[in-house]
Amino acid sequence: MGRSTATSKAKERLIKIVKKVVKERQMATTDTVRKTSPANDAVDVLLRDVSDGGSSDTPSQPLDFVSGKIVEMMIPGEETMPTAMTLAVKFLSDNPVALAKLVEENMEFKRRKLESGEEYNWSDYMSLSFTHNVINETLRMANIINGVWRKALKDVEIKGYLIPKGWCVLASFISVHMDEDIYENPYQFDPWRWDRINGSVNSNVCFTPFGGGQRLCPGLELSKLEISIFLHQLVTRYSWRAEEDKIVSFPTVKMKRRLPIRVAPVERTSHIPVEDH
Ligand code: HEM
Repeated sequence: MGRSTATSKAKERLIKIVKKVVKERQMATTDTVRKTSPANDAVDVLLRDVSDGGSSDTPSQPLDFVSGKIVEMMIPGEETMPTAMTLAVKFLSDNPVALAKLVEENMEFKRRKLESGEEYNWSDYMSLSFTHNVINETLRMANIINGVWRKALKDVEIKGYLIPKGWCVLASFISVHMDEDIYENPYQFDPWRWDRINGSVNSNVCFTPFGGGQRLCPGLELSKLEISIFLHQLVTRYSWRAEEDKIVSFPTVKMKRRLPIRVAPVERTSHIPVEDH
């Protein structure tokens, strides 16, 4: 069986499973309850939208519409997210000073939350500046999507270069993320660089792990939030030891041995000292 046939069969099976879940959810609640109670997840939001009707693109087959949207959200995140998390663990395992700083920031934050009894919220997440630096640096070095192809539908001239109609162009993110004219010591995992850069890098052009323009990844914020939740739980509750492994960057980025790690729960009670950087 060809790879594309196997892939489309797998997708069909996935759609079937998702449809069943969406249908059960649809049957479990009435439209009125759905409209008045808070949405718990994307399925709730989509079901509420289709039951609201009204808009010009209201689908004639709501179940297919909602299931299709859920599958579209599952597939692009299915490989990218585990890869981003694995590489974050790899870079942190190799950089104990960065790891210690990350632990300190997250432990301090957890302690404050436990003391106040408040729940975690968006502004807490936004305040974790070193965690954001770690995520940016991971995405810069990981180059999970190393570039995107575009086809010229007509002759296009950019900065004096002609791209003839029908030609394809590779916008190579990895070339930009590893350009030493933009990033000093680009092969070094240095989360602190994002404090130094502080707006001096044009992030629309020089930092594009999620692409840009009309096709900008809609999972951008969700991805960063998921990575930060993963890192928060990992570093505040566990310690780990990673085995030797190698990053393979072609054709897609992955760890040769899937980065085996040994994880142990920890009871962290005090600050971990962080060296000056
Ligand atoms: C670290 C994780 C991720 C990375 C690095 C990433 C990267 C990208 C990039 C570079 C593109 C643009 C492709 C292009 O221009 O041709 C893209 C598109 C897309 N991404 Fe992500 N993505 C990530 C996670 C996710 C997640 C979690 C979701 C869904 C929840 C998602 C949904 C999508 C969708 C639907 C598109 C297509 C958008 C369109 O064509 O208009 N991505 N992603």
